[in-house]
Amino acid sequence: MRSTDPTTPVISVSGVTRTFGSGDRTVRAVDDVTLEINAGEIVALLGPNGAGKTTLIDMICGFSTPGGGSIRVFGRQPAAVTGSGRIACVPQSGGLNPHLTVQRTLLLIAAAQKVETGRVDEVAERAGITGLMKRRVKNCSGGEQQRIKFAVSLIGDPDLIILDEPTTGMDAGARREFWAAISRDADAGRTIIFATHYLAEAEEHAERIVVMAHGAIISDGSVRDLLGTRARTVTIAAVSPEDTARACTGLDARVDGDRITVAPGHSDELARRLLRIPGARDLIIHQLSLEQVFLELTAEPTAHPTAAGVDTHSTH
Ligand SMILES: Nc1ncnc2c1ncn2[C@@H]1O[C@H](COP(=O)(O)OP(=O)(O)OP(=O)(O)O)[C@@H](O)[C@H]1O
Repeated sequence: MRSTDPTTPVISVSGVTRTFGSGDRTVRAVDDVTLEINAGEIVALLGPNGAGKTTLIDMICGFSTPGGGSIRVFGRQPAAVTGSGRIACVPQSGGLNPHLTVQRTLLLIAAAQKVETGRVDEVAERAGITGLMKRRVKNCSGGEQQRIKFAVSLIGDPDLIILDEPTTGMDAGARREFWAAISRDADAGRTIIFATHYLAEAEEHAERIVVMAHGAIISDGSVRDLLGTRARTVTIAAVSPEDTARACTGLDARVDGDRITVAPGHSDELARRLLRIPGARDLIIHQLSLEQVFLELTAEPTAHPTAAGVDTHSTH
């Protein structure tokens, strides 16, 4: 890895738009996206099918150019950085010659990037594909091909790794090994961005979650920020309706039988009040799962930024 100027964002996306087609068939795949990612961040990019994740990633990797706005990677045009080995892009599909052996694939990339051939064995081991080296790419399974792409991405010792749905097709063991390798990369200070449909992976491995829908960023923050934007439900046993109503006084809460739905930020105070009621027991505060929040958020028709806050990072 090269030393990185900590004052320059690793990625700076400003007002970027990308459309496909024309006339009635115009698709705004990416719609006025602004995003900054700093050195060492691990960012998950979430969004339903067609949200614009791959289109955005392709532009950051320099595979395509924005129709409007600007993108800088390490302060430079993406295409200028892509060939340098500083950035490794693992595309969602393609990117490998099916007729080559795995070893030949890695050796060719190493030669192209002027990296010593010894590194090939090192990255193969890190990606868990040492046993596949003599096999042709086309004879490797989908999950194995994902691992090969990951190995390819590591050859140039990149500062920034961008992975588009990296674990699709991997079995549980392969996923665990993959994330262990990524976490070692993160510990080494690399910046990592991955698009995924596996919310549990985002929750477990990303410090920051960027949610896209209809080409726009609708939420940007930590898992905690994201979950904190949604109402919670409180249940408690052995409390009369009158006591419940009294406990809710002045709070943004709605009572429905033994369930109280309470606005973000009000649940702790409600819990304190309920527990002061003599005989009250079994208080539970239910929080929506990341999956439930994601589904609610991306189902919202206007898809405007939430309190998890595009603003939290756009001011970096
Ligand atoms: N080359 C293209 N020509 C026309 N439309 C395109 C093209 N590439 C993408 N699109 C459209 O742009 C929108 C965004 O697609 P994109 O692949 O970026 O979404 P995504 O979030 O990566 O989806 P997925 O999760 O399904 O991979 C979709 O409506 C898609 O059909």
